[in-house]
Amino acid sequence: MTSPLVIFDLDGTLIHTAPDLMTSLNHVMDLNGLAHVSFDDMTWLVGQGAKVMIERAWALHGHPTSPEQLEAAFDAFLVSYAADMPGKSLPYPGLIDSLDRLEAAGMQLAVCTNKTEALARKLLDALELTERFVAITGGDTFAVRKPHGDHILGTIELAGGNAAKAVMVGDSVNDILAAQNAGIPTIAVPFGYSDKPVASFDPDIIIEHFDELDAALVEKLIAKASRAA
Ligand SMILES: O=C(O)COP(=O)(O)O
Ligand SMILES: [Mg+2]
Repeated sequence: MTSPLVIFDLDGTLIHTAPDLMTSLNHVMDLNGLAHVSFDDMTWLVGQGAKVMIERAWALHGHPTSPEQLEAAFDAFLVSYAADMPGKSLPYPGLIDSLDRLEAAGMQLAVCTNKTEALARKLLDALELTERFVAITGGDTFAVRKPHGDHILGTIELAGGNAAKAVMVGDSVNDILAAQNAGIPTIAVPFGYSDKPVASFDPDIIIEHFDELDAALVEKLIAKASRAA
């Protein structure tokens, strides 16, 4: 029988990465003579991958980007961000215990992020977390990415899972929409980088802390979804 699969978003869900993302983004802003972004700005900037983050940061300061400028800025960002991993980035409180509980209950774990797959793997390697996940997919792994449901369905397939026994945990509208598009239950975390309250995305449940995430909750959401199907 297929094990239940718990799929996690990365930035703002598994790992608090915004300080490092912001440092590298502001380095790129410096290179281009633009004002820095603030931590509050990051709640709107993060979630669609680094290229969109840069594009939005420039737009915030009234500077449209040409495709060439964007490519150059993206390259500079990648060099800076990859150079200092894991930097200040840390798993959210209670995460590791929660992963231990889920694994002990026979559940499998996966990552579905809009970060590039290479950056996601590098960060998870630096935090010694890679081995926990049966699949790690990024914003460039497939032809589409979150909020497209196929990013989630492709992750489930790579993990050898079954969409009827999978749940998604995320902090942004993309995560919840992607899971809704894929037809799987959603767990939202309010401690990540969303500029809108996570309740407005209509997740199946909101957890304030990873202490609340255990096999019983995952089983309950899967059972509820199967009754609704
Ligand atoms: O880095 C981003 O913009 C998105 O990353 P996430 O999908 O892991 O939140
Ligand atoms: Mg996120």
